[in-house]
Amino acid sequence: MIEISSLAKRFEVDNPKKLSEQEKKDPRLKGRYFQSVKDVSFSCGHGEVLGLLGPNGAGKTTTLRMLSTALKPDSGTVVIDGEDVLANPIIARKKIGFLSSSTGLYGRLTGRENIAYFGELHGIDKSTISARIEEMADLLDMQSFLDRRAENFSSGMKQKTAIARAVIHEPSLVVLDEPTTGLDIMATSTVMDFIQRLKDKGTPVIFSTHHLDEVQMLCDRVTVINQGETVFNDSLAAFSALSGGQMHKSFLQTLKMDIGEVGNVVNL
Ligand SMILES: Nc1ncnc2c1ncn2[C@@H]1O[C@H](COP(=O)(O)OP(=O)(O)OP(=O)(O)O)[C@@H](O)[C@H]1O
Repeated sequence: MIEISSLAKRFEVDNPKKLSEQEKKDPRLKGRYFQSVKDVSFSCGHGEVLGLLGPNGAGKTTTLRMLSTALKPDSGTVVIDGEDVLANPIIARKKIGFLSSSTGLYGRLTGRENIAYFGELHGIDKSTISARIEEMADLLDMQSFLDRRAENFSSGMKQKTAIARAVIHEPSLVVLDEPTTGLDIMATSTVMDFIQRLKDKGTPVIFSTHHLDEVQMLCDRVTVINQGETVFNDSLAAFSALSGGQMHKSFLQTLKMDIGEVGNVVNL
């Protein structure tokens, strides 16, 4: 169980000229600071999958980085199984498996070595690491490239390796930042099946996405962030019911947008 309350994070803007046109107009820009996350709250319980939605730049990655301890919030709380993540980041890190948007694999190591290295960092013994890698390689369809160097991996191979690496320590919470971005249909389906398996085992999973079909397929809960604030946080059924089952309309409704205003905010 993870509970996130009133998270906030602002960044100092080193060079305002480097901001995008959209960011320059964003009300979150206040003088020398950009308030990426203003007020985000949600929770995800045993065996639940939560889909984190929001337009580009809404604050999803910043939120996920905070709850996985990669980034320190300015305020707010993150509690996992009763443990305060901010007060005990080392204990929390053992409980969380985090896939960031950049896979950051070691190119000179093979897929297997990349995963095993993380297992060793977590203090897991070699035979357990080997057994877990075999299991995940089967589940994620990695056997054909597991022993090749990562430097020439395709996006899908990289992502699968990064996912296996993120869960090698069998975390009690899994956080995935856009796990299917850039993947083909087969790889996407494999990753979706993998998330379903985590859910079946009771592991809460939080993942950000722009793909509403993935949300419909897997999620129990939906949280929408817009301009750094939670604008929707409820069950998938409640989200779907916002507009009679049309997911993209529900999404736009949470953003208070019409279909005509839709730009690149969502893949329909
Ligand atoms: N280290 C940083 N310094 C300054 N601004 C930042 C930093 N990290 C994020 N931001 C800004 O905060 C805002 C939110 O970014 P974030 O990456 O969390 O959005 P997102 O919802 O994940 O977007 P996307 O869907 O495009 O991945 C953006 O305007 C981004 O440029």
